[in-house]
Amino acid sequence: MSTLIANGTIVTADLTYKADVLIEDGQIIGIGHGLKGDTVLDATGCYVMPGGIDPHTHLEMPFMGTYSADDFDSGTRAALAGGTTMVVDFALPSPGQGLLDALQMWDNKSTRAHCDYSFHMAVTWWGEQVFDEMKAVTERGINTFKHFMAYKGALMVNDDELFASFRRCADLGAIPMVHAENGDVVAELSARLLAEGNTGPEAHAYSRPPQVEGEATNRAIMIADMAGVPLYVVHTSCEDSHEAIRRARMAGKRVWGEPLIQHLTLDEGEYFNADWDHAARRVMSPPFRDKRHQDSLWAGLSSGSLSVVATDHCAFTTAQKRFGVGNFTQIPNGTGGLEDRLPMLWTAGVNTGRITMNEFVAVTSTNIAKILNIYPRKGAVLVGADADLVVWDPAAEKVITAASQQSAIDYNVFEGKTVKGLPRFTLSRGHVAVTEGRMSSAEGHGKFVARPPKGPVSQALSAWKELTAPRPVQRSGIPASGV
Ligand SMILES: NC(=O)NCCC(=O)O
Ligand SMILES: [Zn+2]
Ligand SMILES: [Zn+2]
Repeated sequence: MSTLIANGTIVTADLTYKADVLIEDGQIIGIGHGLKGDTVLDATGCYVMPGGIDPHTHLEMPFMGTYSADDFDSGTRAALAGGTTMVVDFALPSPGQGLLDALQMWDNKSTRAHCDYSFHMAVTWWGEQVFDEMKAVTERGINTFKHFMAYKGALMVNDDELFASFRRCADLGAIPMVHAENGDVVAELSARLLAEGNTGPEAHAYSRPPQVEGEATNRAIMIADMAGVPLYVVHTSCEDSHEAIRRARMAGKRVWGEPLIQHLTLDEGEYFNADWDHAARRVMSPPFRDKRHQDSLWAGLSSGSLSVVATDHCAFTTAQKRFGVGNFTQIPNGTGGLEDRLPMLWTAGVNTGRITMNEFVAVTSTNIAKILNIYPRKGAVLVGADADLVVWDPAAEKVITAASQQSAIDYNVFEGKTVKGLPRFTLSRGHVAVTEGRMSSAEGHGKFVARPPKGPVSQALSAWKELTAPRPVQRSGIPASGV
């Protein structure tokens, strides 16, 4: 049974053109005119784009004494509803737990996925077992390892551990990722704020100023450079961190920055809302920033110094957020966004002229597929690629409400925002999962996507580092020792 997407305009990261797309057995088998299919999806007035890839989600993640509320069922439904056809979640070993053991836990959870998925592996402690198992993890198709420079006493790793793990990544052809905030400073600032009576959600923002992010980003970049490995900086929220990434890229270092849709469109004013619940629901790390930082992130997307837009979807209910009444450090950190990333970015980015449609595809899908070494199977509209596609109606509008969302939580941080630009159809490997907001996705349809190590950038950087590595000077005559 074949499916034809007819009468649309294909939009990829570098091209815009009118053509139909023919799909069979989950893959694109033809692009052109005059094609015939058993089922026809009408894309008149729409753009046919690679489905979104969200490189940063936390589904059913154990964190801060609870579990994030969206699992692989509700989370991947939310993804598809918003035009995202693949998520990359973080397998998170608890300190002392083996990587393969954690991977087994994430394998068990992800059987419910409605769309394709992959995992990053977190390095939350360091030892011989972690060193050894990183190889096995890579052989299982995971080529990215995440490090938390924050969450002191829980997930945080220190500089010696970072350096050791980054070097191991370099050997394996894997890419280290960092949550870049100076966890020691955050812990000190938090303790002082609490002692001074700053207990509300606004103190979360005070405890994590842009400097803690800028400092940690600079440090991670330099450590990666010394280890000879590329670096992916997650949730880049401010100019201080963006500036470090921009400067590194201009100096030839291989660094990617990932702003979130929340940081691009919501600002720190949210934390000063008189309603405690409103403010606490928006507590995440790093926190939302002011307009100057938002402008910097938008400029990074249009200039190319920032590479991808993610969500860091880590949703907690209001009841879970209330664990932190009286002590902001106990508010579970995280916000949702999976269903809203594409419509919000289109509305705030493409409709305003901040980014082009092609840049939209690049930062929501193609760049991510390239960095994660799954391009062009994912992130492309090409013959042979997986038919993970979104048929995007630029005229369709809605007001975002928690009442109509797929996410399991009881609010939405974008509540009340009008978005213009929505999926008419979302296809997951050829299966029509969404039609104008109506879900027809299937639990368990999603499959693990293996991502091989030694992608093009890793190969190029290791060749360069090898060529420029310290080596002894060959001398014809060596003088006798002066001793
Ligand atoms: N970002 C956040 O606040 N929660 C999720 C965990 C993380 O990415 O730091
Ligand atoms: Zn983080
Ligand atoms: Zn995260």
